Amino acid sequence: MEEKKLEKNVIEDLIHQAFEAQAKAYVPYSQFAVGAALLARGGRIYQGCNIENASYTPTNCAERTAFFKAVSEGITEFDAIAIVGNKKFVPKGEGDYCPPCGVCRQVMREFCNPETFQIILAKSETEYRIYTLKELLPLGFGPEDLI
Ligand SMILES: O=c1ccn([C@H]2C[C@H](O)[C@@H](CO)O2)c(=O)[nH]1
Ligand SMILES: [Zn+2]
Repeated sequence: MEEKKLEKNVIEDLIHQAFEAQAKAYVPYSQFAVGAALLARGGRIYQGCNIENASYTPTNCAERTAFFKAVSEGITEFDAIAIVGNKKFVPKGEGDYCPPCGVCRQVMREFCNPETFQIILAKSETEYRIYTLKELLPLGFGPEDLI
């Protein structure tokens, strides 16, 4: 299993692309706009935004949008994801960190190594925190447990 520390320019590119995706969030009900940028093994980046629905429950999170875009193109190995999120109209730089919901953590668990997958939560392109999937989903249930 490939394991290497993310370079600063890669982290900042992911955060930049997460903000770019956030601008496309479809959030007429919550006004809470989320953007994600998912780094696939080999370097390709998949962007995703949250997409809400008048019936509420069909809403898809930004993280899962990014994962499902990649997986639907046959890409199933990933190294990192950057996530940004805040209420619309909050002045830039004043948002808080946006941790992924439980459902998205479980989707990450399906495709990512909990020990090495890096989850970058960002407030701005220079203000961020990095966690492993294992830190955010300890004792998770994954594909290997289904025996
Ligand atoms: O990590 C998160 C948390 C929330 N949301 C979305 C779902 C919904 O559209 C809105 C409010 O929960 O934010 C995400 O996309 N990702
Ligand atoms: Zn989610």
